[in-house]
Amino acid sequence: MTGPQLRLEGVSAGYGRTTVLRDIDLEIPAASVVALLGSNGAGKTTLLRVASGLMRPSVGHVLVDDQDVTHEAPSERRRHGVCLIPEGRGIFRSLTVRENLLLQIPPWEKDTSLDPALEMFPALRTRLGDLAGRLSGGQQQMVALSRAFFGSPSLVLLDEVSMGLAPIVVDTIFEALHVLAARGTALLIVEQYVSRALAVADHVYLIGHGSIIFQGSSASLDQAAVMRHYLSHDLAAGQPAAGHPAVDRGPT
Ligand SMILES: Nc1ncnc2c1ncn2[C@@H]1O[C@H](COP(=O)(O)OP(=O)(O)OP(=O)(O)O)[C@@H](O)[C@H]1O
Repeated sequence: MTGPQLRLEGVSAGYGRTTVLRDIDLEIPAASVVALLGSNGAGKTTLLRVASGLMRPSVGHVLVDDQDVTHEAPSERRRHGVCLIPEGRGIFRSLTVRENLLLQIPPWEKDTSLDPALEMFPALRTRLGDLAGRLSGGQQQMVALSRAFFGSPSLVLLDEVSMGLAPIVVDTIFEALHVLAARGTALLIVEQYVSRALAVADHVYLIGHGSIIFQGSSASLDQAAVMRHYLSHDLAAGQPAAGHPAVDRGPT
């Protein structure tokens, strides 16, 4: 049996003297979709930074496909199949769409065809010569997401990829996530649209004040209870709010 695609073991991390993540244990089984939910400032982006190699944990280990990659840079983790789609799109606005897409193809990839991205996002075909900064927000996000369609990553980390987009564009973005999931790509999704995230996810982790406070299968999760947790101080305190037995208690 294949081991988890990603495992965080006892991870703590922060900025300077400020600890943001505390003793995080998280696992993404191969070919599964995991949603990481939590209120603003809970530590979701920081967790994705640690998983992608942009930040080193102060304590704990990061394993990708059972290999310890804690001290590996993002480019080395990409070789292990880890692909980060960062918050804020991370594209080069002053380069053309074609140049952006070419830069997303990993250096070891022999095939430099743009087709894997253009088949998913045909709207980009007529914009290849345009500066990325001139695209609509939705098309810029398509350029950003294209990275996940080059080099066959085994794990894609997605930070708020639907942020600020019109609902029809959000549909296209989620369609792309469904395509990746159907191919067996493991996904870790940080997403403001809780119901959309739960619709694609197999498993959910809730993070509050830098700690995992609940985890469970998305099928067993009561969305209303999740929203109550978002809004409730119980989330911060790590105490389950009354009357939501459908939310599983985490293992910690
Ligand atoms: N570069 C940084 N330097 C210092 N503190 C930071 C930095 N980035 C984030 N923080 C702090 O770390 C904490 C967690 O931030 P993080 O961005 O990981 O949370 P988040 O759950 O992704 O929030 P949001 O949903 O608002 O993006 C916050 O208190 C934030 O202010």
